[in-house]
Amino acid sequence: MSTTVETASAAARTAPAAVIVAIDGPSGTGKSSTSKAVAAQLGLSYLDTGAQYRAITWWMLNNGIDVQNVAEVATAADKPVIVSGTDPAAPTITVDGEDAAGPIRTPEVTSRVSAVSAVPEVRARITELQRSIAAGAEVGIVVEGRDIGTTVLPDADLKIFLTASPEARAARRSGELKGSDLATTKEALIKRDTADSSRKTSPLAKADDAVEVDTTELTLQQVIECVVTLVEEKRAAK
Ligand SMILES: Nc1ncnc2c1ncn2[C@@H]1O[C@H](COP(=O)(O)OP(=O)(O)O)[C@@H](O)[C@H]1O
Ligand SMILES: Nc1ccn([C@@H]2O[C@H](COP(=O)(O)OP(=O)(O)O)[C@@H](O)[C@H]2O)c(=O)n1
Repeated sequence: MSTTVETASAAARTAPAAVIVAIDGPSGTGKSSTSKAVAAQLGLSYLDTGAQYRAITWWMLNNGIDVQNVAEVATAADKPVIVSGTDPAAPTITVDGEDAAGPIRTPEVTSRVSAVSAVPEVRARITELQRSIAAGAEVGIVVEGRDIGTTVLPDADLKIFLTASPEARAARRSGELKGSDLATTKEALIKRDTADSSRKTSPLAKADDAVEVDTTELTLQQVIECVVTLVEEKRAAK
């Protein structure tokens, strides 16, 4: 018995403490690409919180919920079972056991997700899920979203807030959506950012202690290197 206790405390002395990294910012700033690469490089878990809000929105649309009706959305908020896989090399998301990775990226879900994510009951439920996933990450986790540094994980070891000009963000998004018009993409992106930044409950915002990185003139590789360096500094100081 005493051997087990001694072994456990020796392990606690040598094992590095889990590192928690929060990466927030508007659409197209590079959160997902950066977070996945940083997590993979440093052996951390990865959580895409936008995918969870998209998943709950997809479930509402599939189940006849009027997503403009706040009361209806609030009542249904705890019904779908959402499970996120946190391997940065192959992140997954299921809703009631069904793979939702493809359907949550449709234009319909993209245009409805801000309305659903603004409902406090939805945020409370998804925030609780995010905190329990982060608490279970043994080595550490990179969590990306809009309110991670301000609300979900205010005690994160490192907070990054990514920005980029609307033009750069629209060009990046347009590159992903085949056949999409740049002006329309930019308009839709600004509309979603405005809705996300102006909602009452945990809006998109930079935490006071976040490091802001403007990615407009940076390559993705430069952003990844910058964040990896910042995480390594935090780890060394722990
Ligand atoms: N610094 C960058 N320079 C050029 N393209 C980038 C950069 N960062 C990300 N991208 C590209 O822009 C698109 C959107 O990036 P993504 O990581 O999905 O952004 P977000 O998660 O913030 O919406 C992707 O195609 C990605 O490869
Ligand atoms: N922490 C988060 C993450 C996303 N969201 C919502 O989910 C939507 C989709 O997030 P996303 O990260 O998939 O968006 P993009 O990758 O398309 O920029 C956002 O527009 C927000 O409405 C949120 O409210 N809080």
